[in-house]
Amino acid sequence: MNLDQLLTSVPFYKRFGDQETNITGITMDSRQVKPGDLFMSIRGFETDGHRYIPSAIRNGAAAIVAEEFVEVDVPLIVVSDTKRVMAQLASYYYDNPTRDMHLIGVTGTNGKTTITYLLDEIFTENRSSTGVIGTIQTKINEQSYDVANTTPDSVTLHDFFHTMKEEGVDAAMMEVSSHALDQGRVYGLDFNIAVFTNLSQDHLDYHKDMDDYLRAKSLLFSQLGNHYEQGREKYAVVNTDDPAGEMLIRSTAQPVLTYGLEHGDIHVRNIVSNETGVSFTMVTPVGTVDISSGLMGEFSIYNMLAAAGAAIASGISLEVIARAFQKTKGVPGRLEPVLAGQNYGIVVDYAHTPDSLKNVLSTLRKVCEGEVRVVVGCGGDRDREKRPQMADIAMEMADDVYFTSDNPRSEDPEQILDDMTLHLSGGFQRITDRKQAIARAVSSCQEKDVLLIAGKGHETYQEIDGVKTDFDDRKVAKEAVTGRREET
Ligand SMILES: CC(=O)N[C@H]1[C@@H](OP(=O)(O)OP(=O)(O)OC[C@H]2O[C@@H](n3ccc(=O)[nH]c3=O)[C@H](O)[C@@H]2O)O[C@H](CO)[C@@H](O)[C@@H]1O[C@H](C)C(=O)N[C@@H](C)C(=O)N[C@H](CCC(=O)O)C(=O)O
Ligand SMILES: Nc1ncnc2c1ncn2[C@@H]1O[C@H](COP(=O)(O)OP(=O)(O)OP(=O)(O)O)[C@@H](O)[C@H]1O
Ligand SMILES: N[C@H](CCC[C@H](N)C(=O)O)C(=O)O
Ligand SMILES: [Mg+2]
Repeated sequence: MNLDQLLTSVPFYKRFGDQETNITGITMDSRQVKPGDLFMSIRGFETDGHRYIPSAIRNGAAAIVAEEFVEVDVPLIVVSDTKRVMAQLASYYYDNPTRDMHLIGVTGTNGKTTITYLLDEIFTENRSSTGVIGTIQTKINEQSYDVANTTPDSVTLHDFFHTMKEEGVDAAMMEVSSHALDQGRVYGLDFNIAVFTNLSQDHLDYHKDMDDYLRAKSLLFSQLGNHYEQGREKYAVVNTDDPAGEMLIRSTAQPVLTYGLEHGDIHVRNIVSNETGVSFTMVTPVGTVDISSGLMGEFSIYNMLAAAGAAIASGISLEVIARAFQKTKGVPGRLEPVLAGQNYGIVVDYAHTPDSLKNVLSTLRKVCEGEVRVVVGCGGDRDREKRPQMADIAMEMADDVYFTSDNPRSEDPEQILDDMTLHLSGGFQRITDRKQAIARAVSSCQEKDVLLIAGKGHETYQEIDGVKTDFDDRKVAKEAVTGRREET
C-alpha cells in the first residue's frame, strides 16, 4: 500500500522525506522488520523503540514512525503517540475488519476467558462462524494460534481480525485486559458490545491504584462510541452487583443491560448449586428460561449471566443460550478435575487473584465431604500487594496449605514466598519447588478430600529466572498420584 494513502488514516502528523514509498507491512519490533515494512518506534516499559531505528532500517524498513525527529534516509513520520497511531494505521492497512463483524469485548479482573468461551459456545450453537482472542489462544473457527498476551498489540489484533474476515467469521469475542486498554492495543477496534465482569485486587504493580485500574477498564465503555452516530446497535453489559459497575455505566453513551444475582435487567431465581453444577431460572427482558449447567459455583452463574447478556444484546434466543450452557464442557484449567483413579478429588484452577481464590475455595468447601487442601503461589514481577492477601485466604479457607512457586519470572522465589508468609505464625507448609509441593499435598490426601492446585490453570510452563520450562499442573498431579500408588 502507498504510504500517502496509508497516512490518510492519521489525522495529525509531520512528514520528512516525500519520496513515493510502498508499505508491505507494519511492525513495532526491529528484529521482525522485513523489507518494505513501516517501523513503529514505541517507548516501552523495558526499552525505547527509537533506539532501534537504525537496525530497523538495516533490516529494510521503508519508512519510520516516531515521536521525535531523527536523521534517516527513508520517509519519517512524526506523531505524538506512536502506540495509538499504530492502531489507526493497522485498522486502515487491514481494511477495518472489525467493522464487518460482530465484536464483543470482555473486561474485568476475573472471568474474561470463561465468558469468551461461553460466548463462543452460544454463537456456535447459533450456527455462527466464530473467532476468539484471549489468554489461552486465538481461535479462528477450528484453527488455534499461540498468543503471548491475553490482548495482543494492535497490529497482531488487526492481522487476526483480517484473517477472521477472510475465513468468514461473523462473530468475534475477545478479552480486553486493562494493560491493553492503557496501552491503546484495542484503540480503533469497532466493538458492538462491551462486557464488564468485576473489579478486585490485581495488577497494582502496573496501575497506580484501584481507581487508575478502573479508569483503564472504563476506556472500553467510552470506546463504544455514540449509538445514534454509528447507526448500529451497540450495548454495554454490566455487572451491577459490583460497585464499579456504576462508574462504567456512566462511561458509555450506549444503552446498558445490567446483570446481578437478585437485581438487574438479567437476574436469577431458584438457584440449586452442588457438585454436579448449578441450575437456576434466568429472568431477562426478553423472557424467562431455566438453565442447567455442569459449571460449578456462584461465580459461574455470574459468568453465565454476562455471556447471556451479550448474547441477548446480539439478538440470540434464550433457547439457544440455555442449550449452550447445558452442553458446555467448561474451560481448560478452570476447575478442571484431575482423574487418575484416586478416591479423593484434585482440581486445577487458574485462580491467581485474592477474589478468584476465595470464590474457588468457597465453591469447593461447599461440596467437599473431607478436608480441603490447597497448593498456591504468586507470580513474580506482578502485583506484590496480592501476595499476603492470597496467603490469608488460603489459611482461612483451607484445612491444609502448601505455599509454593508460580512463575517467579525475574524475582527470587524465596522473596515471593516471604511476601506471602512472613506475617503468618505457622500452620502451613512452604515448599519452593512446585512439583515437590504438589507431590507432598497429594500424598496427604485421604478419601473424600479435595486438593485445589491454584494459579497456573491451563499453563504448560513454569518461568524461573526468565527461563520457561515445561510444567503442567494437571500432568504433575497425575504423576504424583501414580507415584504415591507405586510407593504403597
Ligand atoms: C508491561 C507490558 O505490558 N509490556 C507490554 C509492552 O511491551 P514493552 O512496552 O515492555 O516493550 P519493550 O520491551 O519496552 O520494547 C519497546 C519497543 O521496542 C521494540 N524493540 C525492542 C527490542 C529490540 O531489539 N527491538 C525493538 O524494536 C519492541 O518491539 C517495542 O516496540 O507491549 C508489548 C506489545 O504489546 C507487550 O507484549 C508487552 O507485554 C508483556 C510481555 C507483558 O508481560 N505484559 C503483561 C503485564 C500484560 O500485558 N498482561 C495482560 C493480561 C493481564 C491479565 O489480565 O491478567 C495481557 O493483555 O497480556
Ligand atoms: N466471575 C468470576 N468471579 C470471580 N472469580 C472468577 C470468576 N470467573 C472465574 N473466576 C476465577 O478466576 C480464574 C480465572 O478465570 P478466567 O480465566 O475466566 O479469568 P480471566 O479474567 O480471563 O483471567 P486473566 O486476567 O488471567 O485473563 C478462574 O480459574 C476462577 O478461579
Ligand atoms: N495474566 C496473568 C496471569 C497470571 C498467572 C499466574 N500463573 C502468574 O504467572 O502470575 C498475569 O500475567 O498477571
Ligand atoms: Mg483470561
